[in-house]
Amino acid sequence: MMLNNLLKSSTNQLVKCSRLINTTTTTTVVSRSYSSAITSSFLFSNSNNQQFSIDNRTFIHVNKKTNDIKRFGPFPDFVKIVEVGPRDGLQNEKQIVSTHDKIELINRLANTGLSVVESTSFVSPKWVPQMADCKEVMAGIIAVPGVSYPSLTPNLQGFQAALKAGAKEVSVFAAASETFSKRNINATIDESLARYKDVCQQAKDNGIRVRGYVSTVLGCPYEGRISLDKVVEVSKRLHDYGCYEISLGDTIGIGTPGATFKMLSAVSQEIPMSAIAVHFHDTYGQALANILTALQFGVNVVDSSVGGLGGCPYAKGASGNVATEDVLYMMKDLGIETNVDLEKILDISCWVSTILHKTPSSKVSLALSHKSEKPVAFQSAIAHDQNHNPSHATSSTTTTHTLTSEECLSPKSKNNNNNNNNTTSQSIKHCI
Ligand SMILES: CC(C)(COP(=O)([O-])OP(=O)([O-])OC[C@H]1O[C@@H](n2cnc3c(N)ncnc32)[C@H](O)[C@@H]1OP(=O)([O-])[O-])[C@@H](O)C(=O)NCCC(=O)NCCSC(=O)C[C@@](C)(O)CC(=O)[O-]
Repeated sequence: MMLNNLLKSSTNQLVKCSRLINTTTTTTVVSRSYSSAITSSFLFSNSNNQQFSIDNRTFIHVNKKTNDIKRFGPFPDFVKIVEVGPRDGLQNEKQIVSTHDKIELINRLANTGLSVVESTSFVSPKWVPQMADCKEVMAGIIAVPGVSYPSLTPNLQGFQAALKAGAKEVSVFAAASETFSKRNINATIDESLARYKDVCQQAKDNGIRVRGYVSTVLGCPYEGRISLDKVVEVSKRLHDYGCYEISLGDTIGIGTPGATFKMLSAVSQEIPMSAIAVHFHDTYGQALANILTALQFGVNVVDSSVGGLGGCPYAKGASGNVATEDVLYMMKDLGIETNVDLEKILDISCWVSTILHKTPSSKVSLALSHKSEKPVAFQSAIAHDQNHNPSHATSSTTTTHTLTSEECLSPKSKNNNNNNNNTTSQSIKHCI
């Protein structure tokens, strides 16, 4: 595309763009900072090419010889991160995590700038034993103003229980695959939608917000490819029932950017972009690429899980959700504001990995832990624990050896004790 043609376009971005072309004559080096503020623009040029970004929404490259232009973006200014670690992240853990640690995880996440921390599920404990303490978890949350703590409700029974537990927001979860729907919630798609219609009605009557999930939008562990028509139909019905947001789930992490683009093209015909969220698992390592595609498509709500925890008990082979820290790292570089503190998320990722005796699947966590000389995450976990449980202070201060975060993250440092009753300090003791 020629520059002149592009500049004839009437978008604001290109008006700004032409101003920059006129004023940029010398080399200016790109400056990418990791501050949380959005910089208004940054420029880069060299003797052959001129590259510039007019703001943090669109990157543009102009080849001065040919006038060819390459665009990257636009990206949203702000993306809402929906943290699903305490629910989607933990639901697949075989070893029961203590209620104390679940509450600790939620409360820590709610103090990172996140506005949504999905906290638990009011589902049958026979189906998902890890979520059996949903009422206790809800009761233990220290609510941070401005933070929403939705929980999953598969039917009216779950909704009523969530309401009683003080929920202000719930999520219903349908699927685009019949087989997955039967395996996950023991209902056909139509049966589940009928239940969700009732849940949405009761939620409306009680002033409760409802978020809707559609699982298997890019593939099913039992049926393989899923018709986009079905994805659109289920999404639209949930939206029509009153779900304020529809989270499109690549439950088994099989999707690619091409498939993501096609799926969003179809769904956005029927649902406003502002009501679409994406939910990627990272089984095939495509999650970040898929998110990048979704952002360019106009999506500005992304689900993720601290440490990349996660998986669905009824989607065999599916790996964890995309890691919150990996998403934040990418967004910061694109100048996208999230309001979420990456450092705090990294600390929590490290802490929860210790609790679960796991190495985080987050590439960013791993990369930064290898660089770190001091186990910052673990020290802050200790400080937090001492503040909240003074009785733990003595044991924490009688430290004879401090492991690095690398050592803490290494499988060798696993604590093999059954820690059903563990507390934060017990979980980190083997690291100090
Ligand atoms: C939906 C049911 C309950 C149907 O299960 P069912 O067996 O058909 O239920 P039922 O209505 O026949 O009742 C059987 C028993 O369950 C109880 N029951 C009934 N409802 C509830 C409830 N709400 N809470 C607690 N207990 C409940 C009910 O009281 C009864 O108890 P009993 O008399 O035998 O003692 C079950 O299939 C279930 O709980 N499924 C949940 C599965 C689940 O949580 N899967 C993971 C979440 S979905 C997901 O991961 C995808 C997502 C959202 O992350 C996005 C993505 O990645 O794609």
